[in-house]
Amino acid sequence: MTTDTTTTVAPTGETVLDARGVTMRFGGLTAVRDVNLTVNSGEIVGLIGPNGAGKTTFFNCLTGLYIPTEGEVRYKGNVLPPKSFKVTAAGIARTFQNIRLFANMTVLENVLVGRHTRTKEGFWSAVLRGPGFHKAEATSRERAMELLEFVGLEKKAEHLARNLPYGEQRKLEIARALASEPGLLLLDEPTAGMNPQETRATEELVFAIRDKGIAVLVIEHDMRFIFNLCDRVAVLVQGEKLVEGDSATVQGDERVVAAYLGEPFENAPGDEEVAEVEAAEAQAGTPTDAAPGKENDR
Ligand SMILES: Nc1ncnc2c1ncn2[C@@H]1O[C@H](COP(=O)(O)OP(=O)(O)OP(=O)(O)O)[C@@H](O)[C@H]1O
Repeated sequence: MTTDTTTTVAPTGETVLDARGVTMRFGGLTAVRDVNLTVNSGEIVGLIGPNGAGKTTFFNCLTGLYIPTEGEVRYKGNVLPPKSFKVTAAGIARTFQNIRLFANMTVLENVLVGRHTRTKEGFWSAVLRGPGFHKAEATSRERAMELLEFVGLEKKAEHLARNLPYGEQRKLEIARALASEPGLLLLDEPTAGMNPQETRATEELVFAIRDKGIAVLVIEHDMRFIFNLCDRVAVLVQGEKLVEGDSATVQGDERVVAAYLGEPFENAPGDEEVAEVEAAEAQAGTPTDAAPGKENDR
C-alpha cells in the first residue's frame, strides 16, 4: 500500500460534514425526517437501520442526487451545491449499494474516470493532445496506479472491470471514489455479498483510508463490521434518527434491538402484561401462535 496520494487533510476534530434538519419527502412519504448528523475529521461514522429506514435516501441528500425537502448540508463549513458532480468536486465521494462501474473499461481506466474532477486540462488540450495533456495524463496514471496499489488491485490494472470477482469490483469502486481526492468518503453497503475474509479486508481498507486523513461515513447491515469499525454509530428508524453514540452505547440500547425486531420501542408491554395476555388466551382456549393478525402487530 502506498500512502502518498494527495488528499485534503482536515485538522483533527474539524467538522467535515454537518447535516442539519435534513428531511426528504416523496409525495406523501417522508423517507428522512429532520436528521442531524456530523462527521469530524479522523472519524469513521456508521449509519445503520432496518430495511427502508431511509439510509440511502439520506446519502443521496448528502451527495446532491436529491435536493432535501428541508434542511441544509455543509461540507467544511460551506453549503453543498445541489449537483452531484459539484459535490464530488467539493470533496465528497461515494460508492453505491449496487456497483456502478464501467464494465467494459479496464480497471485503470475506471480509476482515471474518477480523477476527472481533479484534472485541470480542458477539452481542447485533450483533443489536440499537446504537451500539457500528455503531462497531465502521465500524472493521472501515476496517481491511479498508486490507488490501485492501495486497494490491492495493481496487478489487475489492464483487466476489464467486468471480469473482476465481486469483492474486487467493490474495491475498484472505492479506488475510483478515492481518485477524486475526497475529504469525506461515503460507503453504501461496502461488504454486501462479500465472504468473511473479504469483509475483514474491507475493514482494514477503511481503517487505512481513515489513516490517510479521509473521514468516512458508512452504511452497512453487517453489525460486526460496523461495531468493529466505527467511532460513532447513528441509527435511523422510519426516517428518524433514533440513537447515536459509540458502539457500546448503541449495542446496549433496547430501542435499537426493538427496532430491528420490528417491535414497538415506546410504551412496549412489559413481561407482566405479556404473561397476563397469554394466561387470558390460554383460558379462552385460543392457540397463541394462530392468533389472527398476530404477524401484523409488529
Ligand atoms: N425515489 C424514491 N421515490 C419514492 N420513494 C422512495 C424513493 N427512494 C426511496 N424511497 C422510499 O423511501 C424509503 C427509504 O428508502 P431507502 O432506500 O432510503 O432506505 P434504506 O434504509 O436505504 O433501505 P435498505 O437498507 O433496504 O437499502 C422507502 O420507503 C423507499 O421505498
